[in-house]
Amino acid sequence: MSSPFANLPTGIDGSAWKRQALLTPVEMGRADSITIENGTPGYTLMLVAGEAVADAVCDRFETGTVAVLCGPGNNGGDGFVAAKILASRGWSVRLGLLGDRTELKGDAAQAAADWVAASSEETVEPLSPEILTDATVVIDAVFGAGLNRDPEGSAAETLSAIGNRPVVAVDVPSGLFGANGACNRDITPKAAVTVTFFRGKPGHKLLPGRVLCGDLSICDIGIDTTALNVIEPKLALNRPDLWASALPEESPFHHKYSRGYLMVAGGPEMIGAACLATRAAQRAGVGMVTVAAPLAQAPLYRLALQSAVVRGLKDTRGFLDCLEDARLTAALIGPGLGDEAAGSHERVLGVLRANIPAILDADALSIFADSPDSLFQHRAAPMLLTPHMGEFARLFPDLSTLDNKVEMARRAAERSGAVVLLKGYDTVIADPSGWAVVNDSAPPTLAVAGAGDVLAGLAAGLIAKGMPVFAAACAAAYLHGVAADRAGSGLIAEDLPDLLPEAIERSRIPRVR
Ligand SMILES: NC(=O)C1=CN([C@@H]2O[C@H](COP(=O)(O)OP(=O)(O)OC[C@H]3O[C@@H](n4cnc5c(N)ncnc54)[C@H](OP(=O)(O)O)[C@@H]3O)[C@@H](O)[C@H]2O)[C@H](O)CC1
Ligand SMILES: [K+]
Repeated sequence: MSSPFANLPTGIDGSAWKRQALLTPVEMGRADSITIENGTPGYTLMLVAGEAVADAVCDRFETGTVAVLCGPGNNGGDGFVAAKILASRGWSVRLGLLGDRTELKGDAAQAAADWVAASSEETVEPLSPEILTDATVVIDAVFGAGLNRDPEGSAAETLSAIGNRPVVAVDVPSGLFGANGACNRDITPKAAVTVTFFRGKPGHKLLPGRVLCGDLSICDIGIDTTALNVIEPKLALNRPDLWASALPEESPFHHKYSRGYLMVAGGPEMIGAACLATRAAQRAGVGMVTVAAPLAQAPLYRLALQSAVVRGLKDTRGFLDCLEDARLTAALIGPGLGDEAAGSHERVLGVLRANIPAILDADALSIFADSPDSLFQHRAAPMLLTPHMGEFARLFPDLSTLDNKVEMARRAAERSGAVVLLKGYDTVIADPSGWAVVNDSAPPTLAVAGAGDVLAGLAAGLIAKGMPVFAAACAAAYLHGVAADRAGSGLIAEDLPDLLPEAIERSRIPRVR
């Protein structure tokens, strides 16, 4: 058997992957069980978890009245522990339980018994909106990793009555499915802070769940990290420590071609798209970009891009000849290609046959809506596809209806043999063997025309400089977000390329957020 994480994509650091892993509720359950088998009692974990929740309340809010909403499983158990600690710290506590206390089991039953024993009167009320009266803070411990259907009845009624009261959610806001971030937004509360344990879950980072979690606080409760070697989680949060060691280094012995030589296909109409992509690749540090442009538009490209070589090409034959330059290290096609232009299919297939890494974006994907397999069959070298959800649905209509964005990207990568970067506020990048990351660095202002062209150009630039494709795609998504954050409000895509060098340099020192 190979050692754990030995099959990670090239350029991805195994220790960082373990730090940044996102665990599904099932995987988290396994980590729990392994820790318990190794000698830590489950109740010890619950006591530490409940204390972390109580600390989160005390750190953020003035002492007051807390409503603790408890469910029938161990999430509720954490709530009982937190309630007891907060009462001992001077908080006035009201606790509501979904179901009957006598039906609680295991650690949750123990936590409830400890809470009752420490209280002088009957302090377990039925869960109802009444519990919320006078609350200055709400602890949501109704459902966590064990949620298996949408909340109904008094749970749904109480959760939706929380309104604008500040919420500290235990593990996840109740109603949010940890595996995929799905939730009924009419019921699931929006937390100020979500306290989770050991590692984050996909649902903390995927939409819509992510926006309901507030600040995510990941607490160490004593889960055995060696459990990760057994579980080998295949999803991680995109952070520089994953790929910083694979960022291309500069060398005094390079010349402009050996610093990366990228060909960018320029289309006849949306000239700005290929220009933005070219600029991003240049700012990623490639030594040379050739823009293969239609003859008529070549002067416009030349005016916009003094430092790129613009080849004015009469026809598709000229384009294919251009690809025969043996010095090329990658090619990008799609931004501004146009879905009507003659020869577009042949050009995309030419790029795929060229035996250099290919980056396909925008129209290069959409024009294969009727024959996606022909796109995948012609791949001669590593390939990166960078669709937004609309383009994805054209190429992978059956996958676009899955209820999990990570699975969509994974299955598309498996089918196409490409690395797939599925864009959005919660961009997912997957490789064909199932490794995937979720990116959370992009601000909402990145939803702007031209930003995708910059992302494709940045990824292409890093790949042209020799960065392995999956690592480069992860780096590009992250750095694109960092640059956008720097640009602030009023961002236009033209702002981004010039902000990339600083973002790249800062990420060379691994930073764990
Ligand atoms: N290492 C850790 O992360 C630790 C986590 N802890 C906490 O434990 C929970 C997970 O506990 P679990 O008991 O597995 O699950 P829940 O408490 O989330 O919920 C399970 C119970 O809820 C019922 N359920 C599920 N969905 C619904 C629903 N929509 N309506 C009503 N009831 C629902 C389910 O009942 P069934 O009818 O399906 O049988 C269960 O009774 C984790 O999130 C952490 O908070 C530990 O405390 C420490 C270690
Ligand atoms: K919860």
